[in-house]
Amino acid sequence: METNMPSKSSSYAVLEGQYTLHETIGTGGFAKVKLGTHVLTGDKVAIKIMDKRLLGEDLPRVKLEIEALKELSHQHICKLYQKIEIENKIFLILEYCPGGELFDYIVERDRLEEKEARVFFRQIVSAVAYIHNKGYAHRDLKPENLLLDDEQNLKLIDFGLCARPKGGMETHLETCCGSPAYAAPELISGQEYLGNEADIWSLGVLLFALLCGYLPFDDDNVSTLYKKIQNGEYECPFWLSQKSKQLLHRLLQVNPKHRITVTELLTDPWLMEGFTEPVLWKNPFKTSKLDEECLIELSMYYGKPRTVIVEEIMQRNFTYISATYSLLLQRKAKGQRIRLESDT
Ligand SMILES: COc1cc(O)cc(Nc2ccc(C(=O)Nc3ccccc3)c(OCCC[NH3+])c2)c1
Repeated sequence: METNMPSKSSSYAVLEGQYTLHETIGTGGFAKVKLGTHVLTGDKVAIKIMDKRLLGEDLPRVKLEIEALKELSHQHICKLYQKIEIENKIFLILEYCPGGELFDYIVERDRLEEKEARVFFRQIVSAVAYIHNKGYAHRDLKPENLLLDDEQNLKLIDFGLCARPKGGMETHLETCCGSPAYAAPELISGQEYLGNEADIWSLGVLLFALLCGYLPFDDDNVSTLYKKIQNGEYECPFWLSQKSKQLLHRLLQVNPKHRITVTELLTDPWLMEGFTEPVLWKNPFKTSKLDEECLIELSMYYGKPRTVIVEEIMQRNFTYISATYSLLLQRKAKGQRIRLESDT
């Protein structure tokens, strides 16, 4: 029977020569995530594949996420290397996070000791402070959306629900979103709410999950769950320290105006215990200067003048050349060689 639907492989033809596709490592909604290998460097990447026909009215959200990811460059946010869009498909080439989900990491250990929970929580606060400073809110902060890389560092993923309201952070976001157990009271009661205040509540639920291994507000019946969240009542187990209980109390304030702000959070006593520095949220590696060695390597490989390579990277079109530059830069930071597989 004659069909005009291209076979799977042909719609992946666009990746030919750039990435080798491997097994699927995640599926959800209208997207699937496959492992990939970046051909020129041999480095692993994650490739999120979306079918535009299935996305329907969610397509604008995907565009929003891509615009957000183009602006976000931070050591604890999963990096977008390249975007490939063809007639019916969008491919996002993303940073490889082989350590799996923070969710599974906690479950495997029942719960985390304060010391370990603090290291992770400082990384999460660093990422959230960074995106808030950029005028974004994530709106779906939960352990499933925090992956570990190959050095046990956390990477925030899935900005599919993130919002950057037109009028900055002041405008209220009506759309109810995220996962109920992590959702702020004002969000589930349908009131107008501020994205960054709702993120702070979710950080409270996250911190509780790290330290306790279960959720502060939980119930099989959703409306009972909502009542518990709106009452803001939760039990602290005996093993929690006074300082951690104090921080949870400041994060899980039902009234968003009484909730701790992300700026206060950076120097919270529990977060500072054992540390001399407040949580740093700026990207320390962010330089306007491009790395000469990587630029020369690309210029030699493509036989294009250095200025043309610089132009392509600075245009922020997230092409194969800029993806290769990012991967070379990461290899250099890890002390790996930055030779490109020339076909000679
Ligand atoms: C900004 O980062 C994003 C945005 C987004 O919309 C989706 C994702 N999803 C990702 C990214 C990377 C991985 C990954 O590297 N996983 C992995 C690699 C090796 C072994 C095991 C897992 C990813 O995994 C999805 C399955 C995780 N349970 C999703 C990032």
